[in-house]
Amino acid sequence: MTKIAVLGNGSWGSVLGSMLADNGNDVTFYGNIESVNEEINAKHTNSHYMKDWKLNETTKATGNLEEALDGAELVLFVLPTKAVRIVAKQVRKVLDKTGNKPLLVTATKGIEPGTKKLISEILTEEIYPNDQDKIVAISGPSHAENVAQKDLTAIACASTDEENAKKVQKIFSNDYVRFYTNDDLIGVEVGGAVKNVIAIAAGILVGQGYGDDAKAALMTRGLAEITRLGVNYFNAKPMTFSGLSGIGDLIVTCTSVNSRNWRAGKQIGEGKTLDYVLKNMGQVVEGATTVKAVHELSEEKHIDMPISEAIYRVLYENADVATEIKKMMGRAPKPEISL
Ligand SMILES: NC(=O)C1=CN([C@@H]2O[C@H](COP(=O)(O)OP(=O)(O)OC[C@H]3O[C@@H](n4cnc5c(N)ncnc54)[C@H](OP(=O)(O)O)[C@@H]3O)[C@@H](O)[C@H]2O)C=CC1
Ligand SMILES: O=C(CO)COP(=O)(O)O
Repeated sequence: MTKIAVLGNGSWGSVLGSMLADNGNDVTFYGNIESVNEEINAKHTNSHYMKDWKLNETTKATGNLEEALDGAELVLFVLPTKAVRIVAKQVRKVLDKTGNKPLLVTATKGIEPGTKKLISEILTEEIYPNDQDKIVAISGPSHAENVAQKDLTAIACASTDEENAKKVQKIFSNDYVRFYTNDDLIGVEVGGAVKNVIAIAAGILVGQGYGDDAKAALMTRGLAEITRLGVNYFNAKPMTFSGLSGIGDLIVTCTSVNSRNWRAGKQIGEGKTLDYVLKNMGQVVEGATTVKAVHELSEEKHIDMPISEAIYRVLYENADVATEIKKMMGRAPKPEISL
C-alpha cells in the first residue's frame, strides 16, 4: 500500500484517486472547494465534476495541504496548468518543514504561458531543483468519464529515471488501465499539452459543418506541428509522437464528445464567444491556455505552427473562423514531410 496525496479533486483527479484506492492504496485528496471536499467525505460522490458516479469509499478529502501531504510517498498533481506553480510553491514549504521527499507524478496537460515551461519543468524548479528524476508524467488517451466506468485504457508514464517510471507503472496499473513506461518525459508532456489546441480546432470544424476528411487532415497536420514544436524546441524524440501521448491522445481528444477542448471548439465554431464557452464549461479547457504559450514559442523561435496560430487568432484576436480556414488552405504549396 502506498500513501498518496492527490492534489486536485476535479474530474480527472477524483477518478484517478479513486482508481488508486481501488488498487489498494491510501488516498487523500487536496481540493480548494470546501463543498467538494465535504461531499467526498460524507457521500463519496463529486456531483459537480462526475455525475452519477461514486468514488472508492476509503478515499478522504481535505482543504488542508499539510494534512494531505502528511507521510505521502507519492504526490499526484491533477490541477489545471494555471494552478500548478502556485500549489507547487505551497508543497515545497510543507516538504521543507517535514523533510519528506515523495515521488511527484503529474497528470496535468499544459504549457505555462510566459515561461513556456512544461509541468515537469515547473515541478523541478519549484520542488526538486536538483532532482528531475523524482518526477513522472502520465499522459495518454484517457477521459475521466471512461476510466470511471472502467473502460479499457492505455497511458504512458514517463520519467528520466526508469525505476521511478516503473514504480508508477506498478502502482497505477490494474486490469482496465494499462501503463507503458517511456523515457521521453518532455516529449510525452508536449503531446499531451498541444493536442488540446488541435482538439479545439477539431471542434471548430464540426461546429462549422465540416466532415471526416477535414477532421483527418486536421489531426494529421496537427500531429506534424506538435512534432515540429516538440523536436525543434523541446528536444523531444520524434517517435514519442507516434505513441499514446502523441497520436493516441490526439485521436481521442479530437473525436470524443467527452473532450472539454473539443466541446469548447464546437461551440466556438457555432459562433459562441470564448468567454461564454469558458464560463459555461464548468471544467478546465487547457487548450485555451496552452495556445498562448504555443503562440509565444511559434513567434519567438520561428516554429511553423499554422493551426495553433489560427486558433490563437480566433480565440484572442477576434479573427473570423471562415477567413482563417480560407487562409490556411491558401498557403504556399509545400512538401508533406518537413520538420
Ligand atoms: N478530465 C479528464 O478526463 C482529463 C484531464 N486531464 C488533465 O488533468 C488536469 C485537470 O483536469 P480536470 O480534472 O479535467 O479539471 P477540472 O476542471 O475537472 O478540475 C480541476 C480542479 O482543480 C481545482 N483547482 C484549481 N485551482 C486550484 C488550486 N489552487 N488548489 C487546489 N485545487 C485547484 C479546480 O477548482 P476550481 O473550480 O475552483 O478552479 C477543480 O476542482 C488538466 O490539466 C487536464 O488537461 C488529463 C487527462 C484526462
Ligand atoms: O486529455 C484528455 C484526454 O486524454 C482530456 O481532454 P479534454 O481536456 O479535452 O477533456
